[in-house]
Amino acid sequence: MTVPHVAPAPAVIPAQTPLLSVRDLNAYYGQSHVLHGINLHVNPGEVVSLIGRNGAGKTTTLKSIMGVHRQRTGTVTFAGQDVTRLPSNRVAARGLAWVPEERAILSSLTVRENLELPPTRPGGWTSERAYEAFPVLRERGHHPGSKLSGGEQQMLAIVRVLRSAPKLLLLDEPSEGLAPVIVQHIGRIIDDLRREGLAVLLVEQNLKFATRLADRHYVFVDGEIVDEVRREDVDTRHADLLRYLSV
Ligand SMILES: Nc1ncnc2c1ncn2[C@@H]1O[C@H](COP(=O)(O)OP(=O)(O)OP(=O)(O)O)[C@@H](O)[C@H]1O
Repeated sequence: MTVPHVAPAPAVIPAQTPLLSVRDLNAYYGQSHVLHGINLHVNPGEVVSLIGRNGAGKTTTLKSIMGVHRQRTGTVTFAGQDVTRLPSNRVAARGLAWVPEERAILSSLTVRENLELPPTRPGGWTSERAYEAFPVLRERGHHPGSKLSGGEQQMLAIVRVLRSAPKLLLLDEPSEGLAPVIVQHIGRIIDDLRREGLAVLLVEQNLKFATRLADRHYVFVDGEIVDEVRREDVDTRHADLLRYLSV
């Protein structure tokens, strides 16, 4: 007897669980209410940008996610766990790494000391990997952080946090004030990191840089997200994006 061929039941594809989820985030500086109900998410391995004019609330959003800015309400969920109430060092220990706009490096220590100070975790970047990615850091190994160019400081700030093998990297205006060739180099490193599965949440005013890298863009205006643009729609929405950023 021949057994009739029965097509296998279609696999149930579960909806992707975001790596980071921010729900109804409101933030304040004293009496000033600066974020108004921010909702956003980042999927595993995704590069997402926050774009908008100066003062729109992008940096405050990153600080609120990290738990550095505490005057806020709402929920931050990371890797399935509510991290809203955790102090920032414990948020970081869960796998979130933040490179602030002011590039937190230790200016009195040398490049090598800056690199070697943060403990490495399994899978985190070694100094050797950092030097391979940014050879100039090897050349500047004995220079104090204060003597580095803006681009070198940005490179150092990024590789320092990669020692902890984060799952999500928060970058605040990594291209700001840097020469185009350095911006391109940093862009290539972010591409490499994405290929290895690292998710990135990027604050940018440089639209060219942001649209080259990011899979999705959230547009901030006056403390609210007013639009979301996917990579495949960037060309048709380009004029809108420029308008959002123009002053
Ligand atoms: N320490 C602070 N005290 C009071 N108000 C602040 C403080 N930091 C930011 N703000 C205000 O909060 C609002 C959001 O600022 P935020 O820095 O988050 O914006 P942004 O989009 O990141 O802009 P930028 O690119 O200029 O950093 C702005 O109105 C800003 O003036």
